[in-house]
Amino acid sequence: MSKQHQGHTARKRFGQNFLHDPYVISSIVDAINPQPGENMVEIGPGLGALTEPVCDHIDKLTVVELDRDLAARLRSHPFIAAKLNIVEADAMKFDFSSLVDTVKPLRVFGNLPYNISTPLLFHLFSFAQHISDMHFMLQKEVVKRMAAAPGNKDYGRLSVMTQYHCKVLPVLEVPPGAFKPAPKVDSAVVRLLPYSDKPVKVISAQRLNQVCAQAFNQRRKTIRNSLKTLLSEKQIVDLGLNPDARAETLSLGDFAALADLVENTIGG
Ligand SMILES: C[S@@+](CC[C@H](N)C(=O)[O-])C[C@H]1O[C@@H](n2cnc3c(N)ncnc32)[C@H](O)[C@@H]1O
Repeated sequence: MSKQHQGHTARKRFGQNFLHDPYVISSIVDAINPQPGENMVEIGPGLGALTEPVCDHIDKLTVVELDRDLAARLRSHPFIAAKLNIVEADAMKFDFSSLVDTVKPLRVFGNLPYNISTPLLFHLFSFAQHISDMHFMLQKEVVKRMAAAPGNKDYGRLSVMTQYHCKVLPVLEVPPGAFKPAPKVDSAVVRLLPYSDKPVKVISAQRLNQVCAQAFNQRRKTIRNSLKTLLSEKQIVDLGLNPDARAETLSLGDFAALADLVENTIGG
């Protein structure tokens, strides 16, 4: 399988799988629906498969690219260079709030490097209050996990934390052949709409994450066991939850109640 695309050798360590299917590309750009004047940022523009058609609609686009060769290519791009604010940086460490303009919230999109997608999503959630929407290409399995409901085998920490921050709308499925080189897995595009007024609130999102991590780390155990270092059986019963329940059966609201109880019991 060729790792060469447009004269660039794909780097596996940067999760490089370049989109080349015109139908898939235009479907994604339609889903993003860029409008003039919006404050848009693309993560991992690569060779510009999404960057170029998005720039047909807008005058200014921030792109965050870690690969210095690709950033250099974009700097000398014949058509769109003048529209780009090129940030050569690791998106996992980048402070997205630095791009916020008081009037216009951020719109974020990208065909994300799959090797870092989950930690990158968590990093982005920490800026959710500055973001109006996100469109990401991810492994189909990751999108299924983000959208999963309690009781589903895909339901886990990523489901609870994504759904705490955002409304999750799967947009389209994409086969491996749409990329060069083709990844080994199916892909999917998801639309994430961060809540300005969250339907389920917690005192501390970090505590919610900790409780989910601990409960799902031992997902076959009852919460009486998996959470015993945080809460007593009586505290779980007093919340109205069954201590014999397993993490995969609890709703976001249940996890929020557990997290707030831990926060109030042992504090920050
Ligand atoms: C799956 S490719 C997508 C490229 C292009 N957007 C496309 O659709 O063809 C992922 C892109 O993210 C870049 N990348 C990888 N890790 C990154 C990171 N930590 N921060 C920013 N960009 C990163 C890669 O160099 C690559 O350009």
